[in-house]
Amino acid sequence: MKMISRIPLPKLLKCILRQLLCLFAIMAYTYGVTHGSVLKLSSDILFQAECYHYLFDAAAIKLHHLGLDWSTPDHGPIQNVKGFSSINSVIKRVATKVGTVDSNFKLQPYPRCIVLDIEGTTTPISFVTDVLFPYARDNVGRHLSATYDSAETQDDIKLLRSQVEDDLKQGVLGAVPIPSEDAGKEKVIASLVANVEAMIKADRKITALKQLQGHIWRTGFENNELEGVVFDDVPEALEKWHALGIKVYIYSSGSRLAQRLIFGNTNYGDLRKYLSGFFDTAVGYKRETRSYVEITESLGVDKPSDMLFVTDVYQEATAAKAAGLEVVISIRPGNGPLPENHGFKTINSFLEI
Ligand SMILES: CSCCC(=O)C(=O)COP(=O)(O)O
Repeated sequence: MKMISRIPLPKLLKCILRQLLCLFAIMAYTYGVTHGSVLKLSSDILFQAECYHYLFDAAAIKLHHLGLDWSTPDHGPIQNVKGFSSINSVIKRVATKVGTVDSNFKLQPYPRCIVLDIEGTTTPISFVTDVLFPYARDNVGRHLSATYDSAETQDDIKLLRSQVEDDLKQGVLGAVPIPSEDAGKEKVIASLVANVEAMIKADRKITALKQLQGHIWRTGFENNELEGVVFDDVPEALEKWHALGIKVYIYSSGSRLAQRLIFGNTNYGDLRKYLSGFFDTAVGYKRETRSYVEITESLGVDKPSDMLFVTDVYQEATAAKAAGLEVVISIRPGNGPLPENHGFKTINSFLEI
């Protein structure tokens, strides 16, 4: 309202008229009105309008609620859409052209796709450190004993052994030797528990730990002992982006299994329908530029700058920026401090994107 009150009346009326025309154009496309003049009029309006985003968002979300979802149902690569080969392609082109209006009333286009970090971005850090990590720490021994002979747990143990061997060579604090199988299951488990506890305490983002944690948390979610937590603005933003045809991906140090468990069982229900994919440390560590190159190549984006990465961690932001991604830093209650003059745009809510 504050922003609207600063806009001169003629400009505001012109803007509202454009928004109404835009809404008409979207409805015309969605309901399949293909008459040439309507098509021409609609596309002209759609490509010239500068301030229609509020109605556009509302219309897209409304249509989505009505089951008229015009966003792409496929998971194909994110590309620059050229030409008017179909109504859907026109709409997709329009969707990726519109954006939000910033405080100077300038149009900021929406990104073509968005990659989200979890801890400190979609989800409070306290949920990870005060709920998930203690659950893993308290249940690691029980989990290993109960599942010791399964192929999954044997694979987890193999990864942990290899990680601990490296840690011992490098003198990592808390690493203790894991005896061979001959020493017996109990001794092996006791040393694994000691290593895992030290890894959790140090908040290490290593695949060996994250894979095991995902398997332990799965039991917690299955038994309703755990429920995923997201900030209040997250479901609304995900729904909006989905309705606009913007694909959203998760990139977290937590395993893909853990990511699916959290977003499949949140305080707002199952949010996975808004997510097009999950990336974990299998593509590389989050502070390494190569990981973001890997993600853009996996998704087949034309330009890395078509992708927006949202994180709370400065080192992740700089790594993604070096790969050419657009980056914003998420400021959430409980997040750590950022370096002064970090130079990144910051947001307090996804609704600012
Ligand atoms: C899959 S969520 C579990 C959180 C987790 O284990 C973690 O280390 C958080 O890492 P992020 O990269 O999301 O900050």
